[in-house]
Amino acid sequence: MGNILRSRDKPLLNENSPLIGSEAKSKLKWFNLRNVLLFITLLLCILIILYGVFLIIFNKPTKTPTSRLISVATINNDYFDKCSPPVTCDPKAKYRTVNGSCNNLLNPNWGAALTPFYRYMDPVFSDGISVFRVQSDGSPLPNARTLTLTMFQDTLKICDHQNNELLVPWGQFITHDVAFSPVRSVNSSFPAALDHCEDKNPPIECEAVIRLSPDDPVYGKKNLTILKFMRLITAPAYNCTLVPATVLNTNTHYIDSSNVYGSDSDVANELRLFSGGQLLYNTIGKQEYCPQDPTKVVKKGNQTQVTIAFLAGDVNVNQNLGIALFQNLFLRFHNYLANKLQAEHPSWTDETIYQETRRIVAAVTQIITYDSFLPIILGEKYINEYGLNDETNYDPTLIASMAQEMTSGAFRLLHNIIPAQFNYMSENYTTYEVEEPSKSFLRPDTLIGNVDGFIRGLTETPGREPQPSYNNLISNIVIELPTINTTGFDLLSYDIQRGRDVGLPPYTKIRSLCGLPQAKSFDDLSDYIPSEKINQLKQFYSTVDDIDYYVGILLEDKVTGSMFGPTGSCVIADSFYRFRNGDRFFYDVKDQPGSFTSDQIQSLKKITLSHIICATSEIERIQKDTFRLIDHIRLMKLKPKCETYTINLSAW
Ligand code: HEM
Ligand SMILES: [Ca+2]
Repeated sequence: MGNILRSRDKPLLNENSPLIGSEAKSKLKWFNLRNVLLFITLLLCILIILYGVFLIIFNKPTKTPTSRLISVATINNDYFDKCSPPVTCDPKAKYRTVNGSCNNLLNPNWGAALTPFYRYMDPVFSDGISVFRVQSDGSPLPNARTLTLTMFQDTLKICDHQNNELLVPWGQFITHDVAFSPVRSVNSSFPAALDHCEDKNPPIECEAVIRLSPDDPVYGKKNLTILKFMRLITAPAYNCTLVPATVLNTNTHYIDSSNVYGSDSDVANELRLFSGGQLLYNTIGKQEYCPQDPTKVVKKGNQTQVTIAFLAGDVNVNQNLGIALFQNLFLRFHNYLANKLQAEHPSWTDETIYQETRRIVAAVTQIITYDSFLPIILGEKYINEYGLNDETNYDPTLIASMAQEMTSGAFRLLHNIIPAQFNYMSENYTTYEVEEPSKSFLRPDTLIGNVDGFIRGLTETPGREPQPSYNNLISNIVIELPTINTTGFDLLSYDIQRGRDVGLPPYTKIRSLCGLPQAKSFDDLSDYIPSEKINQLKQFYSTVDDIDYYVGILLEDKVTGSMFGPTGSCVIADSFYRFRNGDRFFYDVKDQPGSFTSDQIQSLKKITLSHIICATSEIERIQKDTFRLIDHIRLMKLKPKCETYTINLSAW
């Protein structure tokens, strides 16, 4: 009763009233505070409910990434406004076009082959058109080879104890799906002879060669004065005048297995058998391989001399043994699936089987990349922050194109895990042959008859720990073959020089874009770059804003769980965000003419790289986590038999 009276009386009192003692005053204060708190809580609840209703109605994603990149570029639109060919799309089409057009129905050329790379930032050229950037004090950028030799020496030689060598060919396989930027070959094909660049008045194509010092530890002994670096082909080669210099991607930008099928119709047709939905293949010793390039079959008298040179959807198929292996495995995988579909659907035409298989192959490639590969290279933080393993939320305003900062910068960081040797292993896991990648560059001959041995070698050998250096061979030799007249080159120097060729903005600009504090002095880089490296940078660059993007990201300490520092990770994560959410044909996009049924998606999600390896080779066992290093001696039980990896297409 008393309580009721008091509470009724309370509004008449205020805390200054002399009638109220100090205890009562503090009670009153508490009461007012409680009311305010109650009111705020109520308001918050209402806001949360309203937000929930808003999310349900507008189906917005619940995760908002914090460091998503934003493009500030303008030149890519120039291409689409001025040069892109007119296309008519069939919005009901179930399958992707060969060249990637008509994926985005509002902007049909987005992501198509022969369109420019996306830009997070405007390119930087000293003349605003194409001449290499210079430093703030007007001096040229430091020599790329000198940087390699001084700052990026292979000293650590540490093995990655968690992952095997398979990450390298898979990374390169994905790269060759989403990008190819050909160089301007002047006198011959790659590796071009640019010897005339050593003449007194060298022509324009020599502008970007990398000068060598006479005391270069490798090339000095060979009396070489230049590395034959060539600039990339730009838009005018395709009758499109664009300023500043703009590079076109000759492959489709989407993860659509264009490296298997081709990025233009002529190539795609050349690669088809036009029977049973199969791809053309070459049988050698009862095994299927990619078709042989006929120009590499030479007749000498009665004898036919064959240099193995495969044909595939991407022209770099023969570059090294790892990529050649994956191109062959995927050719076999296509034909394996096509056979299975034909057996289950005898009435299906060649075209239906081909297209349906092509659709499955692309979907499985995406699944392996997002479910198995990206978590290893990017780690949980970036996967979660960019929602890379969330369901796809197709956004037609998002351009899925490969970014210039990614292809000529961040994604090359994985060149630092290229191994110095490839091992071939027999059934009992003993190494029967060792191959240096540089000795088989452009010559995948030893793959023939050795596919199983090579797979065992790749799965059983520890990878190289990511670090600020490349293995000694890849940063000095890369290619060493007596049959090809070459003196080798340094991939790391090329990667630095390529960034300049395409006018990548300097490191600090992209670092800020990735959400790191603005670096006003060299010492501000100490959050991610070790002090001894900062001291070296001070000797090479006139200001902190002159540092090359590639030099900066290769030096950055790794973010926990990621193989890269923050300024590399964020460009890679954002690129894979756009490859997924900007692709109308991505495997789990719903309500599109090309969407899979949920039963089909369930079957697809079960297919791992181990399933593909088992379906396409004769190996006996393999681990479920294909990229993880599982030692056969202690952990054989973690390598189930291939019979257990079944592929079920009953949902088709
Ligand atoms: C044995 C393995 C590899 C070799 C020998 C190799 C070699 C090369 C070479 C010679 C280039 C052209 C360099 C230039 O002139 O600019 C290149 C480009 C490139 N590489 Fe690698 N690479 C390998 C593996 C990888 C891996 C594992 C990745 C990433 C996961 C990768 C990503 C890239 C990218 C993004 C480009 C630029 C593509 C373009 O725009 O055309 N590479 N690589
Ligand atoms: Ca592609």
